[in-house]
Amino acid sequence: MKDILEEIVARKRQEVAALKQATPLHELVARVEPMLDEPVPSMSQALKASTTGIIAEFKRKSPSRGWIHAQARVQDVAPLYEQHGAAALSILTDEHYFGGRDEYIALARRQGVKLPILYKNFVIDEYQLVQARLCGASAVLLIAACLSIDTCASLLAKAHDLGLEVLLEMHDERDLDYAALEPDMCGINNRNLGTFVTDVHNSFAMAARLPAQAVKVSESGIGSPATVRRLRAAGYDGFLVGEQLMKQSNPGQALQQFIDAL
Ligand SMILES: O=P(O)(O)OC[C@@H](O)[C@@H](O)c1c[nH]c2ccccc12
Repeated sequence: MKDILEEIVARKRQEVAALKQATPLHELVARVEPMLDEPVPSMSQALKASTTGIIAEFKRKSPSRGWIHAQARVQDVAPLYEQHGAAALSILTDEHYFGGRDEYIALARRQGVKLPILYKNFVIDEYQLVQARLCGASAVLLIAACLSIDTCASLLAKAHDLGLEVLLEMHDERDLDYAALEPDMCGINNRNLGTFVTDVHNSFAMAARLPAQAVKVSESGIGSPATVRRLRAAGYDGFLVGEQLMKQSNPGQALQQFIDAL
């Protein structure tokens, strides 16, 4: 079986090339420049300050699950996530595999959402960083498994130039070198993006291998408040929860129940 991450990244390269053809980078940069003085809410600080640490995700579908919640509207869900105690939001913007769009972040902002928002995509090119800033994101995900360490370092610096923070996603010990880049937040993905095998124990195994001072985020497969409590005890500051909320008919209300039980 072809590794799904490889397939996603190959397609992403084509998508970005087509976008650049339609609107060259310098045009996008000209659009973002007037915005660069506007303050961006800090996701790392929000996680440190939050009592819940929950990063509530808006994800309508995924390659591992297919459609999770096709009808969900970000205009409805994002304000409820904020109201019900999320520390930050994560919004999928990849369309083909995850049913997302950049516009979903813009729509959340238009509904008045003030929380930090993570631009959740497979970022391989600075073009996407500018897109992230333009739609109202506060932070971007960079995935160690799809970037060389040099490319990752360069994207991290460019994200900072745009006022964006970086959540650097690692999965296993082969990725740990990337933590030396000192991202704003270190994520441990419990899901192997090549095989989709998801196991929260991965976060427990990796916790002690991350730099002590790093803001630590556990990602994927978090299904219960009890798991969050155990992850917090293991040193995590943030907990990225998608499917568990999105598979409910009312994800915002599901978050409230989840947080009440923390
Ligand atoms: O739906 P879950 O199992 O709660 O997982 C959320 C989030 O961690 C997951 O969506 C994710 C983690 N890293 C990614 C990279 C790309 C796309 C999606 C992801």
